Amino acid sequence: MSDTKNVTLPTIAMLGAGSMGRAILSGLTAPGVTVSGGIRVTNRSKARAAELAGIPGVTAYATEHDGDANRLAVDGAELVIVAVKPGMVPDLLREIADSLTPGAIVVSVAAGVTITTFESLLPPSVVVVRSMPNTPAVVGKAVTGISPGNRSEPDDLALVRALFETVGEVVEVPESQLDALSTISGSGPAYVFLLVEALTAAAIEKGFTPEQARTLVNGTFLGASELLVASGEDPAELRRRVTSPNGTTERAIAVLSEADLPSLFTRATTAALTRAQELAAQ
Ligand SMILES: NC(=O)C1=CN([C@@H]2O[C@H](COP(=O)(O)OP(=O)(O)OC[C@H]3O[C@@H](n4cnc5c(N)ncnc54)[C@H](OP(=O)(O)O)[C@@H]3O)[C@@H](O)[C@H]2O)C=CC1
Ligand SMILES: O=C(O)[C@@H]1CCC=N1
Repeated sequence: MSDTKNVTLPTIAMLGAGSMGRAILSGLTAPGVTVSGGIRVTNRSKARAAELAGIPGVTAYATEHDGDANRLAVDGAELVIVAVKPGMVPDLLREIADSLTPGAIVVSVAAGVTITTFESLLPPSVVVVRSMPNTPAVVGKAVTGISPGNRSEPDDLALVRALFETVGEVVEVPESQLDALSTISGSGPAYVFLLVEALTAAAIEKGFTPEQARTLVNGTFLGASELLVASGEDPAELRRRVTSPNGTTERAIAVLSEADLPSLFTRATTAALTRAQELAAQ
């Protein structure tokens, strides 16, 4: 979890409790966080709702059990987090529009879906803020981008910042940069896990047991990340210190450089950006 600090948030409705919704929920239910009025969470399946109902301070609703679940959850909520799949957002907004409390802040985490789409489907009495968190929220280490909507005041944005600070760091950007931010930090954990998978496979190929490989690789990623952050040094300089002239690392880096990683990551993030634009057009 992030460093415990006391924060009080108003009544929250979280619509959608999948990977991202539950990651945010872990911050909202952490020590030091008080949600006055409680947290209402909705999900499609009854099984997931039953699991969530066991969390202190959480009231869970299943849409497959109660067709009014989302409307009930948002009624009286001051912060409404929309955490369903992007393609489901328009129908969900139409469903809840008349049940929202005037002055409520609707916070989107949906990739691609624009503030204009939200504002066009919701009454003018509510405020929209768009965000892009990431799954390290589960351990209080998220990086979340937030962008103000056309009707949001500085106090609204400050409240959304406080919401996401329960799960990590927050960066404010204009909406025009939020899809780009998503290709870096929203999707970024997946890139890191892909590298972990590949290095683990190489360790097993070298004869280590899966458990040993996990210890070696996970420890190396954690140690290198902490060194990077704690030292504040340039990653290229830290890499240089590992790479003894004419040593073993130099040979490995020469092979990895054949892949032209900067160009590969530019292409990968551009592909993600294109997909965000497709989601916006849905
Ligand atoms: N995963 C990530 O790393 C990130 C995701 N996001 C965004 O978060 C959103 C959710 O993604 P993610 O959590 O990965 O997706 P999931 O599929 O894991 O979660 C979506 C959840 O919505 C529930 N759901 C479906 N229909 C409804 C409904 N009508 N009302 C309420 N809940 C419903 C689903 O229930 P059930 O499972 O029972 O069908 C499911 O739990 C997306 O918009 C995505 O772009 C943003 C940043 C990062
Ligand atoms: O893959 C996705 O669409 C979401 C948004 C960023 C991370 N996961």
